[in-house]
Amino acid sequence: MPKYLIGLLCVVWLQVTFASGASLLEQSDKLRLSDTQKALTLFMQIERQGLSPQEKLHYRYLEAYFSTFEGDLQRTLSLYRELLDEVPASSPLKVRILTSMLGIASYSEQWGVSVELAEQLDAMLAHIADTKVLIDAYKGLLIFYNSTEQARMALTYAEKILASPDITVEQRCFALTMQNEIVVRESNTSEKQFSRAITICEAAEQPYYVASNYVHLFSFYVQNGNINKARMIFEDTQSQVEALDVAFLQSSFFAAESKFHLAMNELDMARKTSFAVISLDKAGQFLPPKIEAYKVLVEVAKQKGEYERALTLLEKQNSLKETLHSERVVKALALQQAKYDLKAKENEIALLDKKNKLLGTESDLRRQQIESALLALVFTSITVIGLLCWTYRSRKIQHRLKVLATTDSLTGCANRGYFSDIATKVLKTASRQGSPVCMLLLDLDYFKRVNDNYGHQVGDWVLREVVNAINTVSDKNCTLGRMGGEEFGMLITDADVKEGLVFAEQCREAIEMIDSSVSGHSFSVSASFGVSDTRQVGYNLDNLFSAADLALYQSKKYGRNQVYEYDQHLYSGT
Ligand SMILES: Nc1nc2c(ncn2[C@@H]2O[C@H](COP(=O)(O)OP(=O)(O)OP(=O)(O)O)[C@@H](O)[C@H]2O)c(=O)[nH]1
Repeated sequence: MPKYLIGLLCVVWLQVTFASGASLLEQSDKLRLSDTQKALTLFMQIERQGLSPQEKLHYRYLEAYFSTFEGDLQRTLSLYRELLDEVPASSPLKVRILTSMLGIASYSEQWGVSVELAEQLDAMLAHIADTKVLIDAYKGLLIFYNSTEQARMALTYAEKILASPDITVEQRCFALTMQNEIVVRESNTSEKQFSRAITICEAAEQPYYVASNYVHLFSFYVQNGNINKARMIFEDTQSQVEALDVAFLQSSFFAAESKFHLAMNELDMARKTSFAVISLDKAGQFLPPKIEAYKVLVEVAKQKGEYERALTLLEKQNSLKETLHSERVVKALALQQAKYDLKAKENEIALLDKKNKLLGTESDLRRQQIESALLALVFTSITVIGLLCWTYRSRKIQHRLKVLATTDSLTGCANRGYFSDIATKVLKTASRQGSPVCMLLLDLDYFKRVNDNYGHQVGDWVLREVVNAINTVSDKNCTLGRMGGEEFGMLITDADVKEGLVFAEQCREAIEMIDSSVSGHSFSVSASFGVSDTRQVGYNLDNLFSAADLALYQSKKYGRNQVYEYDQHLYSGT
């Protein structure tokens, strides 16, 4: 293959590849109004996978736009609606989607939807910075107000477009054409306006709008009886309309043409074109031109002397006028209802917002209350726990202090002071009740030898073992106390000296049974006992103590390791 051919193929391939991306989107978008078929062909060549996320949204916008020509406007609207939810609020595409949706909703007479969309678009106007996007929004609102026959509002938006800076020739053409369409209806214009629109739309290469303005101008001339001027542009207008093959435009043109022929007394042509208007309106979409056509037919019949026919046609014309009138009333009512519904919806939303805010405030308040209650609970709990700890600790200290104050630390039995306190109380109670109390005193025998021979620690061990031995034989009526050194005292309630002697003997035997080998030494342990009771000396503690001490002295004196009772006769003389 020759080299130049390969190069040429590469260039073509590169162009196709390059054109299949974002640029195809742009070209298709630009051409969609002036050459829809070409725009669609370009759109079909786009590879969707290769597009960026932003371009994909643009692609979907064009996809929805081209779906308009398939005829299922509900589907087109739902495609736009899906896209609308995904496009960011700041994107210019949002306005374009709303504008397109508004056009479709207005065209298909969905007044509820179109009123809502128009409100949405209107609310966005103040926030649109991009002039091109702003003009798009104006266009959408202009179409809406024109299709709902709100001429004043529609004209306002047409003027806004025309007053915008950087307006393109296409946009100027559109705004002027719409303006002309409205003012022709309102019979309030001059031919200059149409000529200007035609010149601009020709420059903008917008054949539909050129033709549309030709039809408006032609109608204007006929309406104002300027037949010569109408004749001058007749052929041009006719060829423009024929080239486009748009039923709406044809209907408007034929209606004006029939009047034109009537004005020139060409009655058959007038009738023929009137029939053309009637046959174009199969679905009753073009009522105003159809009424005009019947008007011409009535006139033709009258001029031909066919009065009966003229009457029938007049009736038909009147019935069509009534239909148009009631259609307009229905439309106005539907619009009114749609506006009312929208306001009601907005009010409902505002009410819900207020309710939600109120609920939010209430729940905030409740949360704060719960938080405060929890805080108070935590604070109280900490205080209570602190108090409990403090009480427990102070009780423990008190108990420890009491133990220290009342107990002998070596043996664990009552110390002398505590023993005296208990003994005083016991004696007081017993004295009141007249019951006997017995006192025992015991002193270890030759205890010094234990200390001297085996050490002080062994001596301590012996003292603890003596207390253990006594505890094994004593009961709850007996209170044991260490009087000092190796001397112990015992107070027994509800017992006299006889019972005391028996108990002292049991204690003596228990002490004698102490096994010293546990200390690692071998020695014997014994104690001498002295016993007295309240029947002998009364309920005075000192007397009871002294009496027991005297008896103890007897035990020591007469051999140790034995029990002696107080003998009052023995001491009464001394
Ligand atoms: N290990 C020890 N010895 C103590 C304690 N209190 C006093 N002693 C000793 O007890 C001994 C008492 O000796 P003494 O008063 O001579 O009496 P004894 O040796 O038992 O002789 P008799 O009472 O006459 O049989 C002294 O050596 C004191 O040091 C103590 O808490 N521990």
